[in-house]
Amino acid sequence: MTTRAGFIALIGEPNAGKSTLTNRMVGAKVSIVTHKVQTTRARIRGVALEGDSQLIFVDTPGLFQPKRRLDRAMVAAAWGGAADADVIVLLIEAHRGVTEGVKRILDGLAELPQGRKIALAINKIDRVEVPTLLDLTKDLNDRFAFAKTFMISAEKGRGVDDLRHWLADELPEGPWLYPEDQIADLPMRMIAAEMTREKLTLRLHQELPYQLTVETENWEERPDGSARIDQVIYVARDGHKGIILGRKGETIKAISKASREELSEFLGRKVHLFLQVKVRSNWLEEAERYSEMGLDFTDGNA
Ligand SMILES: Nc1nc2c(ncn2[C@@H]2O[C@H](COP(=O)(O)OP(=O)(O)OP(=O)(O)O)[C@@H](O)[C@H]2O)c(=O)[nH]1
Repeated sequence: MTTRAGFIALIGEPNAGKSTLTNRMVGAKVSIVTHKVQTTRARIRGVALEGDSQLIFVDTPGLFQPKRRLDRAMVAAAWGGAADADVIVLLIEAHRGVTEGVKRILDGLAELPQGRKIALAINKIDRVEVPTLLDLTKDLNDRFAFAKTFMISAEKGRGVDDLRHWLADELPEGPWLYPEDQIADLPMRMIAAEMTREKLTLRLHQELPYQLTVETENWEERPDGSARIDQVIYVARDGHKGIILGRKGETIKAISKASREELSEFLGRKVHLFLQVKVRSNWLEEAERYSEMGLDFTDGNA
C-alpha cells in the first residue's frame, strides 16, 4: 500500500468559509463558525483520512489588508501556513467575486516559491446563478494559473467530496504523519479548546485580546470515569492576563465553569477542567520570520 500525507492550507478572505470547509472535511467541529469576521486566530489543524491519504488541514486566519502592527502579524501567520503547505486551496466567495482583498491574495500567491500546487475553490455557489459562476471561474483563471478549479458549497456539502478526493491524490507519497490513535484524540482536544475559546469570546466581547489562543495540553481519563483536562490560554502580553483573570479571578472562574459544564454535557461524564493563562508573544516573531524569507508585510504590501 502506498500511503500519502501532507499539509493543506486553506486561504482566503475573512468569512470565505475556511472554518466551515475544514469542519466538513474533517467531520468534527474544530473551528468556531460565526457571522463575525476574523474569528480564526490560530492555525487550527484538522486531520482527515481519504483512502490511503492523510490530509492535514491548516486553517489560517483571514488574509486581509493589514492596518495595524498586530493585523500584519496575523497576515504573516496566514501566509506562513500557506508557505509550509504541500497544497494550497484559495477559497473565494462566489457572490463577492474578485474583491480588492482577493487581488492582494493573488499577488501574494504569485510571490510564493514555485512548486506548490494551488487550487481554486469557489465557495457559496448556492448564492449565485450559473452564468455568474462561469464568468468568475474564467476571470480568476485568467489572473492566476490554478492547478484546478472547484465549485463548492462548504455549508451544503456540495463539491466537497470532489475536492477531498483530488487533494488526497495530490499529496506527496510518504508515511502518515499522525498515528491513527492520535487522530481520534486530536479533534476532541481541539473541540475542548474551542469550547473554552467560545466562552472567552462570549464573556469578554470587545475586550478579548486579539492574539489569544487556547490549547489542550493534557487529557487524562480517570479510573472513576471522569476526565481531567488541562488547558492553557495563551496571550501575547502580560497586560492581557489581567483581563482574562478578572477581579479576584472572577472572570476565569466563570469561563472555566461554563466551559466545564458544556464539556461535561458533550462527553456525557464528569470533567475536571484546569485553566492556566500564559504569555506567548510569537505572533509578532512569526511576522518577522516571514519577512526575512522575502515576503513583505509592511503597510499596503501584503
Ligand atoms: N451560503 C453559504 N454560506 C456559507 C457557505 N460556507 C460558509 N458559509 C457561511 O459563511 C460564514 C463564514 O464562514 P466561516 O467558515 O466562519 O469563514 P472563515 O473563512 O473561516 O472566516 P474567518 O475565521 O473569519 O477567517 C458563516 O456564516 C458560514 O455559515 C456556503 O457554502 N454557502
